[in-house]
Amino acid sequence: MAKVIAVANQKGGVGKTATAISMGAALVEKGYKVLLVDVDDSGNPSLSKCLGAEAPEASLVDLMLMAFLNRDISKELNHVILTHEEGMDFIAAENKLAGVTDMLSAGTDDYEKKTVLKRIIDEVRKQYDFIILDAAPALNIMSINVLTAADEVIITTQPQGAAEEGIGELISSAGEVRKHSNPNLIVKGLLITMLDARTNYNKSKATEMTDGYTELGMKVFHTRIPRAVAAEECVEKKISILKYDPKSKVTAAYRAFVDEYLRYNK
Ligand SMILES: Nc1ncnc2c1ncn2[C@@H]1O[C@H](COP(=O)(O)OP(=O)(O)OP(=O)(O)O)[C@@H](O)[C@H]1O
Repeated sequence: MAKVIAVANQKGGVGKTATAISMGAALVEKGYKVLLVDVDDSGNPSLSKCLGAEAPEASLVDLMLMAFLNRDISKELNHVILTHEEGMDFIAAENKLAGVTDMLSAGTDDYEKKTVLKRIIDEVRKQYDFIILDAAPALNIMSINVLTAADEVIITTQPQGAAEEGIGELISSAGEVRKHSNPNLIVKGLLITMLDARTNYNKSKATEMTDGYTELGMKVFHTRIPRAVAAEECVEKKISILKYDPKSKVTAAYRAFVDEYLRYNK
């Protein structure tokens, strides 16, 4: 039965997609069965693009519409679940996902509209060890669906003040979701990404964030993901950084992060 992980932060450009893909690829290397789901409704489904599914024949949009209408999605899943060359399965999104968010917002049954994604995830849960949801940098009914479908959240952040604002917002959204639609949701921990160890500001901000959030009782992963150009280049190649540059320090960091995550999960 899969563990469902949301990778989230209510600020954009903080390494959510890079983390979802790299974590997925590193788990596959270890022999786990992984499903990635692009739940980015901001008009930029970057996980889908990074995995080479710019114009999928069928996508999360179709599944969400069917689930919203309480239709049987079991047959549609076969068309929608794609397999990447590195072995992880994924469900792509499209720009049209924003329309689904509008439709959900207009829904009248509060619990029903928050649990549409959960109904989809529950249908595929048995087939995977890990399901990773890549959320949009937003607080709306779609992000509530993400937090409702998840067992746990990993918050990614750059060591910068702006990214930090999104952490507080996400923690308070998780609290709301626990009250109303997912009492078991856990904030698993904070992962510092795109750390530029050459700048003193970045280094001291990373230390400050680690100390501050640890003091508040939150797990801050010891592994920090460094900034490197290879992590940007792999996007064009439609493969993960692990495959694009196996010797990159970012690859080593994501593998170490997955080891740390799995140890912490025991
Ligand atoms: N470790 C890294 N080093 C250098 N660049 C990185 C690294 N991780 C991600 N990037 C780049 O930073 C940008 C933002 O990363 P990413 O798309 O993963 O963030 P995001 O939080 O998912 O963004 P959004 O909220 O807009 O979906 C991308 O161009 C990505 O290629």
